[in-house]
Amino acid sequence: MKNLLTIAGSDSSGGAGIQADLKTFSAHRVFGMSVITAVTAQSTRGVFAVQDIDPGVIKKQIEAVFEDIAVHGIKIGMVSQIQTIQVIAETLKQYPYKNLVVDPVMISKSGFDLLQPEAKAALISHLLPMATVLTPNLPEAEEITGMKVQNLEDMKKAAVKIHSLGPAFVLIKGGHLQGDAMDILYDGSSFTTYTTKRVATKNTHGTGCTLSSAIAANLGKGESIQVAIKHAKAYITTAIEHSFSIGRGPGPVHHFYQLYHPDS
Ligand SMILES: Nc1ncnc2c1ncn2[C@@H]1O[C@H](COP(=O)(O)OP(=O)(O)O)[C@@H](O)[C@H]1O
Ligand SMILES: Cc1ncc(COP(=O)(O)O)c(N)n1
Repeated sequence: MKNLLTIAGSDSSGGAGIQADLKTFSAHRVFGMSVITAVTAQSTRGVFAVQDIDPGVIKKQIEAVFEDIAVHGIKIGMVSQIQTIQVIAETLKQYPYKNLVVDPVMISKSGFDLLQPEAKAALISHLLPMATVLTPNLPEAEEITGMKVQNLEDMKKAAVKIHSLGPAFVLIKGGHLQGDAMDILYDGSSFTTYTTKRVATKNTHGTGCTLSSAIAANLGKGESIQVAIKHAKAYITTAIEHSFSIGRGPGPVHHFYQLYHPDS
């Protein structure tokens, strides 16, 4: 069994954050574990409150897991504030962690700041250099680089710039583009493009969380970066195709491994 850890925020509506990550891990048949950084009161319609978890308790959660259990891959999502970022970076460095996927979550699709604006610099300086793969969406790539990122050319330029900040691989997600859903991977020398047809749906709550957890799960199972992302892209696309409406806002995606691995 491979053991995967998510370090992220809780979404009470179950579509994003820790809940999406654990569902994704289960669907990939890996054992999911969680370090909760913040609790959000959230629905498909918005985020109504955030309670940050005490940094000392975040540290204890990470230590409790690593002191006892082999961790084959990690996904980091919502990190909320400077102290949270600092304690995660410091504590992970106590261990020989590997396969670290960092999703630099900043603003929810509903427009709420999941990362306090003053914590952006800490995220860039502390967590980016630790990442095996960093997975910004277009607005996050703009925040990290300070440049406009609106088309394929911009995505390539931004990927090179972000790569220079330390992550081994950069995957810029094009979910916010028009037309095909195109993501671009940069490994420091060349680009790989992952393209699928855009699914016509408003139910994309938690797509970024799901993709990054699927990549971590696949890396934890020993897949190469390119293959891990190819399979994760297939997983998120199928999950979006089977997404559904619960509540009045953008609904969640559907987590079933069998949807794209019917024989397994
Ligand atoms: N409507 C869609 N149809 C197909 N794929 C999509 C759609 N929206 C997003 N994706 C894909 O879902 C993944 C998450 O992307 P994105 O929505 O940009 O991230 P985030 O949730 O961080 O904003 C990417 O692989 C992206 O290409
Ligand atoms: C706790 C938490 N973590 C991450 C997201 C981002 O997901 P999305 O970009 O789909 O709003 C979220 N809404 N809530």
